[in-house]
Amino acid sequence: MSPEGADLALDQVSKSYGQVVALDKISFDVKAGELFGFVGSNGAGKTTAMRIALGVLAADSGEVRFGGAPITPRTRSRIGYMPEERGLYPKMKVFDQLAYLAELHGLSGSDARQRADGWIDRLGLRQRRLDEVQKLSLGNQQRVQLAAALVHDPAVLVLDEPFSGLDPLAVDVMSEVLREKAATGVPVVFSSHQLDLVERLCDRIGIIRSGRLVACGTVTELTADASSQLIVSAPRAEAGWAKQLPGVTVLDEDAERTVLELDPGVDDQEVLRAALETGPVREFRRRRPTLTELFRNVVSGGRK
Ligand SMILES: Nc1ncnc2c1ncn2[C@@H]1O[C@H](COP(=O)(O)OP(=O)(O)OP(=O)(O)O)[C@@H](O)[C@H]1O
Repeated sequence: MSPEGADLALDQVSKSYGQVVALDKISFDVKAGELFGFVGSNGAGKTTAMRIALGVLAADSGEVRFGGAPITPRTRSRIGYMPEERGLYPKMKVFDQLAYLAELHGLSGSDARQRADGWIDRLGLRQRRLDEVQKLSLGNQQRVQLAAALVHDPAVLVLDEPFSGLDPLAVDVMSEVLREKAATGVPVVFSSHQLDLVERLCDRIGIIRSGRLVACGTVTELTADASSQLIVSAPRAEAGWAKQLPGVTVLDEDAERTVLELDPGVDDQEVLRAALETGPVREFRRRRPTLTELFRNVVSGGRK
């Protein structure tokens, strides 16, 4: 029985390259059936963490587990990996490449060819089936790379920036395939700088900064936690009505609405009382930051 339906976990993983600490005791898990987005600035440590998860790079300390047990060569072969430096054979034809990779993973010749063709169709590569990989556009090469990660029906998917450089249609296809794969009980983790996409697609998100995981959770959890902005509509209030409130910064103000940022510990009900003193209050609600705003806040050191 394959270990499908198992979690992938990184536990206290550290890695340095000489003086550079790339990962500093990083821990997170990707649950079976979950789509996990891994985000962070350039050089934050995403590729290093993914390469360690895959086992192509050794950690200095810590452990990677799959289904609760340390990764072995056998479980490693059940991981589908899409590296950042796309690792295809440039002169091989798309179909031959995929069938070859499937055979390398132990499939029989006919199964391998069938799988290769299945993914070629699924990823819209039928017209390119007999083209050399090096002659494909970058986006199509990426589709082949995804097919290569999937052709052996992996039990875990680890993808390094799979969306970079894709056109909107290819983004849709990639998103659908990842969702479908997760729905079969496979943990799927991918890194990306496209935060709107990550926000839309992922069940949970990990934000890494300088080799440390500084936030992890669902978008709702992360943004609720960071939600310190208020939107207030008090139509009879005079301009600047909120300026003197202690611990409150006016971010934006027009005739309709005022957007306020509250310092930690400030009671929003105090703000409501102040607003009511100006007349009727038509709208009063917390504004959740987008993932992009949260990310900026977290990586610029606003929050540990
Ligand atoms: N082979 C290496 N030798 C020395 N330093 C390295 C090596 N690989 C990575 N690093 C360093 O480790 C840190 C983490 O790099 P990593 O590639 O994991 O970041 P990343 O989050 O994937 O970045 P990006 O978003 O730019 O792809 C960086 O400071 C990088 O310069």
